[in-house]
Amino acid sequence: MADSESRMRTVDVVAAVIRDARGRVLLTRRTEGKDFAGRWEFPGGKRKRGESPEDALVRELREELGIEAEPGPHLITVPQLYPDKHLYLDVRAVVDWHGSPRGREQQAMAWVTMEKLARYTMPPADLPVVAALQQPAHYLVTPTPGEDDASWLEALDAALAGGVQRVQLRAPGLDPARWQRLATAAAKRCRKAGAEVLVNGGVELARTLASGIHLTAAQLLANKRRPLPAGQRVGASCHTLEELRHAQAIGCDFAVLGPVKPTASHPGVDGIGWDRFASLRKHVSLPLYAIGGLGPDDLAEARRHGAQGIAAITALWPALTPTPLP
Ligand SMILES: Nc1nc2c([nH]c(=O)n2[C@@H]2O[C@H](COP(=O)(O)OP(=O)(O)OP(=O)(O)O)[C@@H](O)[C@H]2O)c(=O)[nH]1
Repeated sequence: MADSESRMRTVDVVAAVIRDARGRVLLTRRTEGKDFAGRWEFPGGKRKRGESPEDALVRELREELGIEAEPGPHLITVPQLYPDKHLYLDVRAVVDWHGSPRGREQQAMAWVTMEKLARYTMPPADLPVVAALQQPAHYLVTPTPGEDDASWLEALDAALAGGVQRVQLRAPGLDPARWQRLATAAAKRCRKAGAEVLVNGGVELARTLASGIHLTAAQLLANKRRPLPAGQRVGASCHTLEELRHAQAIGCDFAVLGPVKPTASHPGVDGIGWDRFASLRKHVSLPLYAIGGLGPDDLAEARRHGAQGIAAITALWPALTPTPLP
């Protein structure tokens, strides 16, 4: 950590995703004199010394909006480095409250549908929160097929039936003609199941299939701009801060960061661990999937360290681990 960073204060903030019966989310606007004045945010505020996150949230929502709220499940905690502080933004869902919210501190308010959330300019720490609300928590990375393409496609079908909604088609070393045929069939199945599909590596194949692309770390650094237009997803694999910053600079939609734990697919490589994951996460506001020896059971811990979710081959591929998603 740079010396100036180590001297900065740490600020713990709790915020609420308050939803109405129509599923809209309540945003409030930061007032003049505050940092990020004019930007929209999730209502909430700083935790006082000795106060639990739940108590802080109840107090803040009472003070700011005049409602009595019941804090619901934890959504995500985003560690974020701001110019003057280390922020930990702990976000809870709130579906039960009494009273009618009004801006008691003269702040503007808006009930916003999920589709329109991204149109509201928010502080950097809120971008992973919005992604956690809108995008899948699990990212399946396919294993390289063995001899039999049919059983690989069957396993993909089973993963999709189990609830996977974002898939990276990856098969390093496979004969290109075979891969093109197989990826075409796989992309069709993903689309039919309503899942998003990204092709690892091949920009041309991604264009042919009209899908998204997942950049390897080397490809990421070689790209000076997004290889596909907005509307087609671009993801990237990252291991270092330089790669994460580059992914953010060229406008990737998300990145995959790891390995968090040691994995069978990369023997001899140590995991970076959750603390390192969170400290890298602080420097960018991209949605990040954690990868490396993780499965659906690690989702809550991943979210506590600022991850959008988990990416996995083994734990999400039914032929390897036959567990449906929670
Ligand atoms: N409440 C809230 N704060 C957020 C969000 N996102 C985000 O980056 N923050 C940051 O968290 C910090 C908490 O701000 P705050 O509103 O409680 O406090 P403040 O310093 O602006 O004013 P205050 O000292 O008068 O309470 C600010 O640095 C703010 O920019 C969010 O969605 N909600």
